[in-house]
Amino acid sequence: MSTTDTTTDPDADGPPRELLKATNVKKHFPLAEGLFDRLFGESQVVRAVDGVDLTVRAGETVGIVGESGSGKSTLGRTVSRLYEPTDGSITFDGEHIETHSGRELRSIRRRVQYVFQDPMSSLNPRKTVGESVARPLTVHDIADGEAKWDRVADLFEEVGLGRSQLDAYPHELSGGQRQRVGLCRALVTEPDLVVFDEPVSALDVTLQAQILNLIDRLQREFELSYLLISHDLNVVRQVCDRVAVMYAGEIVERGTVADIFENPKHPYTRALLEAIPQVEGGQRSGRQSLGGEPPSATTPPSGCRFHPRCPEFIDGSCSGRTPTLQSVEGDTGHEAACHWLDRSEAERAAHTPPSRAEREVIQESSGD
Ligand SMILES: Nc1ncnc2c1ncn2[C@@H]1O[C@H](COP(=O)(O)OP(=O)(O)OP(=O)(O)O)[C@@H](O)[C@H]1O
Repeated sequence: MSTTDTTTDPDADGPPRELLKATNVKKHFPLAEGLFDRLFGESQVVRAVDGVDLTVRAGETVGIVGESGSGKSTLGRTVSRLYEPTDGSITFDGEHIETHSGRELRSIRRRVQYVFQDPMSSLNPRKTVGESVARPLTVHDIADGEAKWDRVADLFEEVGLGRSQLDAYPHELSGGQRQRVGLCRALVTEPDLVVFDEPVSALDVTLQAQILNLIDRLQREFELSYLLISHDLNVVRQVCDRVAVMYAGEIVERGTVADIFENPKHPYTRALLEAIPQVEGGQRSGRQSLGGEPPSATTPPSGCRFHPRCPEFIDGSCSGRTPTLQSVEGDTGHEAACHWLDRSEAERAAHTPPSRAEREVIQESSGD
């Protein structure tokens, strides 16, 4: 889904404009308090997103990858303002939206749409899919009566559904058809940005390809920008221009698809790539899991949050290939991704490196 076309950008000589820009965004969830917390006044939080910078430019597709629980969905929901951020700044088309509420927030919701993994969760089972797709047109006061239904019917045809399916109920449609309805519902308000949360993970490989091709065509046709959340690196490689790799609420590496897939710098990115299942004859081989467990989102490790599982972290330091963080913004940039190396000796000593036995398990599972 590459786009080098800058003709829609007012500053056609420069890079496409920044549509969405998140800076140091955090989303922490309070943990249910137990008796101890109530008595001693200590409350813990889940640091689902913990200081993330992210930019999506007009016309591009940015992917967010990472294991389950790394914070991808929470990040997507926070930057699209389904969630209120705990901290940080979010601008959309130059306007600060991090504290928007009421009418201002509704206006942003019209321009930023979220497509859920399971379209059933966003479709009312008691309403026809046509009614569900038409609803945002009423909510946002965009169209009514015949004009509303014409618009919905046109969109159904655009995504390969028949007009006859307007009257179907969600349970009467296949998974692929429901995902197409989900796309219609997202596109009906003519958004600028669509956030896809695992858009094809519930579909088989053939259907995945059809939906991804459709998403690609719609992007060009409607001049859309996409943020695509997926644990599936095959999907991300296929459709994204740039990729951010998330681990334990942070982005550990980012770059173009070529940077990430051909020259990954961070050991976590390398481990993720080694765990990609291969597709042969339309069938996927089983996914290998990374060694070790993701850390607690309540008390994440200090320094590089990956270091307790990192095959390159041995005896308090990285074993050679020092990773660098690649900047999305194109300054080839160079903050050390392994923040652990920036820590003082005392801080490192306070943290127990993985035992020899743990290292062997990690190395075995990463194929080193
Ligand atoms: N509403 C919530 N309340 C408390 N904790 C939450 C909430 N939503 C998410 N979390 C926690 O935040 C962390 C990140 O979750 P999130 O769903 O964003 O990760 P993810 O990478 O999208 O994972 P998955 O692919 O499994 O959806 C997890 O530890 C999760 O349990």
